[in-house]
Amino acid sequence: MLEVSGLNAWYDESHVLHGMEFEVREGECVTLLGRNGAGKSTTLKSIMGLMARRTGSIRFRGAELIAARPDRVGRAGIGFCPEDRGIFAGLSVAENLMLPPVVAPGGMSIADIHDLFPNLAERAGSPGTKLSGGEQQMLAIARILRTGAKLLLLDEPTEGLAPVIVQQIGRMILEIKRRGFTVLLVEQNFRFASRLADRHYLVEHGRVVDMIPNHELPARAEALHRRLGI
Ligand SMILES: Nc1ncnc2c1ncn2[C@@H]1O[C@H](COP(=O)(O)OP(=O)(O)OP(=O)(O)O)[C@@H](O)[C@H]1O
Repeated sequence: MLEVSGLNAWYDESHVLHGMEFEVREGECVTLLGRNGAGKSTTLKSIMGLMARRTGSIRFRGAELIAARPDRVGRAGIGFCPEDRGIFAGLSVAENLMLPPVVAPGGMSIADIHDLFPNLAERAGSPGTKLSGGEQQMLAIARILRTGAKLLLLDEPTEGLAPVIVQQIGRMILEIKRRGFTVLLVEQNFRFASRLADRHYLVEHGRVVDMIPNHELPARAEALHRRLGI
């Protein structure tokens, strides 16, 4: 579904991605694991067309997106949930939900979304900023399920959240996957990632250095912990 190869990206003169290579197949949940600053968020931003300078290839369902602007990437069917969650403070939960344009048929209805995220139904009239961190994260994910995007890029959805909320988010991501969405997840929470993902790519210094199928994770956990510095 998504094939990234030879991906390089720069912030001005600073070269941060050095030939990223990985793929995500339809229906999979795949993680990018790595230390702070390894280049995981920059990889998602590059896919979304948000890095001004990038080279290489990003193919999505056969179409080349390396030079595509964010609106075209969105219309191709890729939804992005950034690390800061991007909830609009002045808008209610319901308004935030309706904000991203529908890009393709097959997105979830508001009724389905409320079914999956009951908290959001209860808080439909509340302003975005009155939500807890966990509710904001759920809203940020819910918002892209409506659009018809089929590949979801989630940047550290568990960051700063209490363990019980992390578990809830995990159950939701599994349900989303069960409903046919494909997920590319950036995570530092190794244990969380292992409950959801089919495969993991280890990112170091702007490149993929290893691919670990989830079933091999227990045997390799110790070495991975060392490499991730956790
Ligand atoms: N806006 C920016 N301008 C300049 N350099 C940046 C910017 N954002 C990130 N960087 C640098 O790019 C490199 C990769 O950062 P990136 O955010 O992609 O890492 P990451 O693996 O997602 O880690 P983190 O979990 O800290 O976000 C780091 O060296 C970082 O300092």
